[in-house]
This record gives sequence, structure tokens and C-alpha cells, in this order.
Amino acid sequence: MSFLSVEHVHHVYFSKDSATVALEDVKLNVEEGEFISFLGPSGCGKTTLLSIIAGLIKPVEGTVTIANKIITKPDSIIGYMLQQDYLFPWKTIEENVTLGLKVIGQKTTENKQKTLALLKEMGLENVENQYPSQLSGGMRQRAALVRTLATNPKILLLDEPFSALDYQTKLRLEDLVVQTLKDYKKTALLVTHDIGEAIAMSDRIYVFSAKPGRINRTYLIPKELRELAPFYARQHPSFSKLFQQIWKELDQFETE
Ligand SMILES: Nc1ncnc2c1ncn2[C@@H]1O[C@H](COP(=O)(O)OP(=O)(O)OP(=O)(O)O)[C@@H](O)[C@H]1O
Repeated sequence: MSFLSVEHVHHVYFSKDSATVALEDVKLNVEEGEFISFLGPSGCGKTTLLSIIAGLIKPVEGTVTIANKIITKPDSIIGYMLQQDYLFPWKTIEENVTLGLKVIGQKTTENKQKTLALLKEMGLENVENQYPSQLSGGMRQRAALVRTLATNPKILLLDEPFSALDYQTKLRLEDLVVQTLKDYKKTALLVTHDIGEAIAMSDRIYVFSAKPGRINRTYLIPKELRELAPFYARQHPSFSKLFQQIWKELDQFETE
């Protein structure tokens, strides 16, 4: 059995007078250590699927299994990182990144030391006592990543974590995230609208069709790109070839 299995997931949002089918028979498998991206037109259900995998939404049909556990509620094996950093403005960076440990009752001296070492690896060693408002957007997202990694989840769910950043910061963070997740042998699922980001960071890409979301196609990223850091992968000839292919595929779903 794969590390993560999504089996025949179907989801509908019901309101008083309407029903929106968000996902239709989604099935996918992810192996441990893989970096997977979800690409698709707006509203195709990418965030819904991530929330189902996170155990935040119960699908109308289907199951999600991670590390042999059927996911029915949030679990400490899953870390979630969003577009907004959601750091608490009244807490210092150190307090923010160790908060998850505190919540799950694991803020031991050892875990705190590990988290501070991770802050250092992320180039944030001199800002532990500062507040989020004193940091740049890129630094805050790095702190959010440290907070997500601090509780040692097995899988990270990343919902457009770079989309609010300027282009240069985003490229730097892509490299840092890929390297860090490789070093710590984490599995990752990234939701993004950025085809280049998906190609440069991933091992595989699932492309979704327009609403209701279904998986239209899976792309395996060629070895020559996977071996490179995202910044250099973007400059490889195979990158533009794949970019054009995925662009054409997504273009068919655009109606406006
Ligand atoms: N809480 C909700 N109640 C009702 N409908 C919802 C809710 N959340 C999402 N939807 C609808 O479900 C569909 C899928 O939404 P979702 O946010 O998962 O798509 P997405 O692919 O992540 O979109 P985007 O790329 O624009 O972020 C959309 O039609 C959306 O309007």
C-alpha cells in the first residue's frame, strides 16, 4: 500500500438551496518522500482535496489513508502550511514556532533545541525574540515552515505558500523548502497555480480538470529536472518543453 492513498473521493458542498460538486471520484497514490503538486483551474477543488487529506473536511464518499491510518480528523502526522503565515502577532518568533509542540504537549528541552536549530538552518537565528511584524514576508513564511516542521509531521500539505511573496523571495524559498524537505525526508503535497513552481519543485504533478475536479493527467518530472534545485531546473531545456505541454492542457479548461 502506498504511503498516502486517496480512494474514490467525492465531495459536494450543500447549502440551503444548492449543491456544488467539488470533487468527483478522485483517486491518487503518493509514496513516502515524494513531492507532489496539484495544478488546475480555479475552483476545481484543489484546496478541498487538501482539506480532506488534512482531515478537516469529511468527504461525502471515499477514504484517505496515510501511513496505514484512515484519516477522519486532523492528526499530528500531517502538517499544514497556507498562503498566510498565521503567526500570532503578540508572540515572539520562538514562541510561535514552538507553539505546536506546546499544544501537543511535546515542548521538551530536546524538541525546543531541535526547533531552534531549524530556525538557524532557515537563516532566522537572530530573530527568535522579535515579533512577526518586525520580519519580512519571506522570513515569516520561513518561520511558518519551521513551526510546521517542529511537530515532526510525516507529510506536509502546502496550500499556495509562496503566492503572497515577491518573485525573488518566492524562488529562494522554493529552493529552501525543497532542500529542507529532502534533508528531513518529508512527503509533500503542494497546491499551486504556478506551473513553473510545480515543475521546478515536484517529482510528480497531478493536473485537475475544471469543476467538478477530477484528475485529468499525471506528469512524472524527468530525472534531469528532479536532480536540480528549483532555480536551476527552471533554466533547463526540459523545463520549457514541459511548461508548454501543461500550459496547453490547462488552457483547454479556460472559458473566459
Ligand atoms: N465552504 C464551501 N461552501 C460551498 N462551496 C464551496 C466551499 N468551499 C469551496 N466551495 C466550492 O467548491 C469548489 C472547489 O473549491 P476549492 O476552493 O476547493 O477549489 P480550488 O481549486 O482550490 O480553487 P482556487 O484555485 O481558486 O483556490 C468551488 O466551486 C468552490 O466555490
